[in-house]
Amino acid sequence: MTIILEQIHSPEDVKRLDDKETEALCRELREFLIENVSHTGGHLASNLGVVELTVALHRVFDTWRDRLVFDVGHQCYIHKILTGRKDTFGTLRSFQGVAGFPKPAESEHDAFIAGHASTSVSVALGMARARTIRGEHYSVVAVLGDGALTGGLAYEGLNDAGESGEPLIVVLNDNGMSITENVGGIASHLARQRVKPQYFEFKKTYRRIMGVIPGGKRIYRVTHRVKTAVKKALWPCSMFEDMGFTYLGPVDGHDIKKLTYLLQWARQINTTVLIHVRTVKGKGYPFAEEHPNEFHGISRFQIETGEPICASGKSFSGVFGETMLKLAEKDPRVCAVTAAMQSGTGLDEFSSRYPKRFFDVGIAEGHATAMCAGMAKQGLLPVFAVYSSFLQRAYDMLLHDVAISGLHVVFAVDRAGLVGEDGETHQGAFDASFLAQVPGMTVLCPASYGELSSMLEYALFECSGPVAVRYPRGCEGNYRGKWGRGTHAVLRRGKDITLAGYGVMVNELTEAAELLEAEGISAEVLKLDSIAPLDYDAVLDCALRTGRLLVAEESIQEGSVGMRIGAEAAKRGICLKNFALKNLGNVFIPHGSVPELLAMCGLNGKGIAETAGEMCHDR
Ligand SMILES: Cc1ncc(C[n+]2csc(CCOP(=O)(O)OP(=O)(O)O)c2C)c(N)n1
Ligand SMILES: CC(=O)[C@@H](O)[C@H](O)COP(=O)(O)O
Ligand SMILES: [Mg+2]
Repeated sequence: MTIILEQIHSPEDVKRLDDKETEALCRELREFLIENVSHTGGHLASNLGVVELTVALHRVFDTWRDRLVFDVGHQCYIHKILTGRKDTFGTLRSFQGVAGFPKPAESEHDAFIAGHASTSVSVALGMARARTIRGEHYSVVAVLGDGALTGGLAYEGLNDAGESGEPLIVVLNDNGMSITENVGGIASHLARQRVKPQYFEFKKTYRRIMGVIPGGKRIYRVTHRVKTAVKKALWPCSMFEDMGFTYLGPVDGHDIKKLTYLLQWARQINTTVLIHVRTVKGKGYPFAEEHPNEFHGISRFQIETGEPICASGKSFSGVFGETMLKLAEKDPRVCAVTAAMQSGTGLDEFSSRYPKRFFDVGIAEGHATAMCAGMAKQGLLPVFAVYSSFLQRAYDMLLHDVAISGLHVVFAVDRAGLVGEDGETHQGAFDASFLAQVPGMTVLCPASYGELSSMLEYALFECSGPVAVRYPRGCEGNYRGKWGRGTHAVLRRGKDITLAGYGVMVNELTEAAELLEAEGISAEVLKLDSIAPLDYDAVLDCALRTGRLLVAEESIQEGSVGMRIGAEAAKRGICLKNFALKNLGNVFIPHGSVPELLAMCGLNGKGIAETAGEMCHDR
């Protein structure tokens, strides 16, 4: 029964509720969330944890005007439900449905796009500065998790914000969890933050008095420093205070009254405030509370049992994890590194079997890459397992710390190509371009599980310098071949056109070739195993044999393999009868299932066959 929620059409309706009704709303929101996400899949545990926090934020702030900046953004579901997207929430993460992350194009209440961690404080500070310079009046609030606080970028923002004097509120949602348990010294620091109750009471009274007496707010600002000094002497201090923030907390993030009170106060005092909120990830759904990792990002599940509706089978990530176990057994120098993505990258078993050779460094891809450089320099064999889109964070370290020195670091680039429902921020659309540009880099593209295993072994033991082995989210397709150790393989002979691609795209190419055959067109399928270095001789030989070349790839167009082949052909003065690039274009690809997105881009078997058919009309 969602009696109160049914009456909520905008945040104004939330503001009208008294404390009791608001608590009831929170219960109903949890019910609504669990019901919906059980059908759509999504980031359940994080959202269950921020129900009261989000409701309190909407009690205090007006998000059409005030700017509420979510970090990562995976915890924005309650915000979406309260800001006019309740009735379409059943389309969450589906093609053309409600996005799983904040999206200003979707609603004026979404202040900023997010998807990658640790950006919120910087973005919020930028907004606060814009507001001040333009003489405008609104609040700016950043909501970031303790996991996001392991990312270096968060500190760059905090360091600047703390000293800035800009009125800005940072809400730190501390649940002790990243996707898996949070790591590092900061997590320990947060756990130690226990303000003595007497101090909390003293602070409350002090604030109340200052709010009542004439000129109290001004006096508050003047005496704040004295009070802080006294407090420092008497009570343990958080690093945030040292950085210049007014620190409030820790406060129970499920106590809606206390939260509302603190947020109201933080809004009034017009300074740089950090509110430390403690929450329980998965709150209110026992399965999620017990297994926050499994319910962080979940596919469709049964509410009564918490079991996924479709059991997840074998995947490229799983095969990567299994192969790593074998390789680590073979050579004690092999180490696995993750930036807070232990489970997603398939390293759970490795972490328990080889705890001394497993490193979860937090959401710190730049650090992970530079650390791998150090490990490699001193004789280890580090493998950094990282999602393609998160590796974007570490590009400079890849160039500066790994590549210039030619260090042998292996990048297991998971989620390469389209990932689907997470949308623009998560599509692995860029790595094929940006990795190939790195001097001395080898980039291998397995198209099957078997190829992933052998390419990984080859990358570790037979390559030198930086090597990336890139593979997609999910499972292999019909192609189950083994890697012949070459740079390429012709999967199917043909005489009218060459269809070239790499990774699981070869499945679409093969399907296209079959469709073309039915039309009387003979298509050759060329699988590229290495896209850096790229065997131009082999590709152009094939293309010259058929006279026509179509290159299909789940990659941004600029810097794509197709463009590189085109440039090489031009350089060599090779003129083909017809040449086409099929890729993601130079745009950001939204959320939706991978098959839907492939179809949208003309990159499925049917789309490729259509283009190829047109190319062959003159034959
Ligand atoms: C740069 C980057 N690396 C990795 C991720 C994957 N990721 C998404 S959420 C998350 C954990 C975030 O933890 P926290 O901020 O504490 O939020 P919680 O889920 O606990 O609410 C991670 C590692 C990401 N979004 N961005
Ligand atoms: C926001 C977030 O949590 C991301 O890490 C993403 O949702 C990962 O999804 P998969 O691991 O299912 O690809
Ligand atoms: Mg957390």
